[in-house]
Amino acid sequence: MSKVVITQPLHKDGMAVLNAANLETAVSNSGEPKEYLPFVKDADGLIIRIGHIDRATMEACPNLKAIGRPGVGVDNVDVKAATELGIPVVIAPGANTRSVAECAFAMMFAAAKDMVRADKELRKGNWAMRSEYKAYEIFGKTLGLIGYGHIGGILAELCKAVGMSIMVYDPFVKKEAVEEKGYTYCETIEPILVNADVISVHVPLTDKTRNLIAKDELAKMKKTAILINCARGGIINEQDLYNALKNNVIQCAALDVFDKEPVPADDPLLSLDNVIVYPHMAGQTKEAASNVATMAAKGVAAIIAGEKWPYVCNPDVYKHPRWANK
Ligand SMILES: NC(=O)c1ccc[n+]([C@@H]2O[C@H](COP(=O)([O-])OP(=O)(O)OC[C@H]3O[C@@H](n4cnc5c(N)ncnc54)[C@H](O)[C@@H]3O)[C@@H](O)[C@H]2O)c1
Ligand SMILES: O=C(O)[C@H](O)[C@H](O)COP(=O)(O)O
Repeated sequence: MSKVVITQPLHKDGMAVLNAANLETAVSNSGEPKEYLPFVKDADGLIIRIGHIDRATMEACPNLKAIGRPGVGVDNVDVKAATELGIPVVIAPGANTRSVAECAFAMMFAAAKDMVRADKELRKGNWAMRSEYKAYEIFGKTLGLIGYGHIGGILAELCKAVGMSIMVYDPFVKKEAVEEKGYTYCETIEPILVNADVISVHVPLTDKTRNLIAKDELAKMKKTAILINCARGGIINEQDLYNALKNNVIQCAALDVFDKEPVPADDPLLSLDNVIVYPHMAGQTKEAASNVATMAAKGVAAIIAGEKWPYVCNPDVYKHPRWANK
């Protein structure tokens, strides 16, 4: 019987797929290689949530045929090593798109209405502060999207529907595709930094996007800007963001993701009242949790059965000799 290890409990719909495929399952309850290695060293598949997998761990698992990500980001997987070893990395494109876009949309409104701060103050009995908050209308404002893929595309539609103008920076999409929607295509990030009222980041974390927004970029933003990150910690430099928020260089940030997760309780960002924080749960709706788990489980099961599953982030893997006769 083939075996699949899951680093943290997976939604029951994903488990049902693995069970229906007659796969033995085990949950390691840790995403740290040294802790999950005893579970995975004889396994055929690994479904990794929080945590990471490196080359050494893959090499220590001679039967490993598939790595599954119940999600989109693969910054926690050594994809190059997996490809060189002939291991497809299954992803779930589109499966949590709507949920993440809605989360960024909700964060934008919460920030624009200063809702979290007002909620906290009111609970302390502070009614009088109602005239001091920095609430503003979203209608007529400009959204700057950094990354115009699945999530960026849906967020643009939601924001257009409430009367916003949309600016897009994504060098990998065609200008015409952006302009035909009535959005402004930006060749560089600069016009977004300077002109957008709300900036929302939807790019993967890579060597090129790490620190994409740091001190200099923050300094160019409007004093009233709202900065949203539902993508990955590390894309916005956290120390520089802390300084910018502390000194009111921008108005507010809303963060679903952090450099270190779980975020330590003494993280300086948590001491600020102009940041809205969320525990990496933009994609944790009941719909998305089911979708991503089902997609990841289907892909891992298919690959273990010898099928070339299409939803992998490393399609070149199928050129590996392991796949020669399939
Ligand atoms: N918070 C969450 O729960 C959650 C859930 C899903 C995805 N995510 C993160 O959000 C990211 C985006 O998800 P998606 O589904 O929209 O992915 P996607 O692949 O559909 O879109 C990513 C877009 O980023 C663009 N891009 C890549 N590098 C860029 C760069 N240097 N500058 C500008 N644009 C660049 C790509 O061209 C692409 O259009 C994922 O990589 C993942 O890390 C987070
Ligand atoms: O990249 C994504 O799709 C999500 O951020 C990610 O997959 C969330 O993963 P979780 O830790 O909930 O498994």
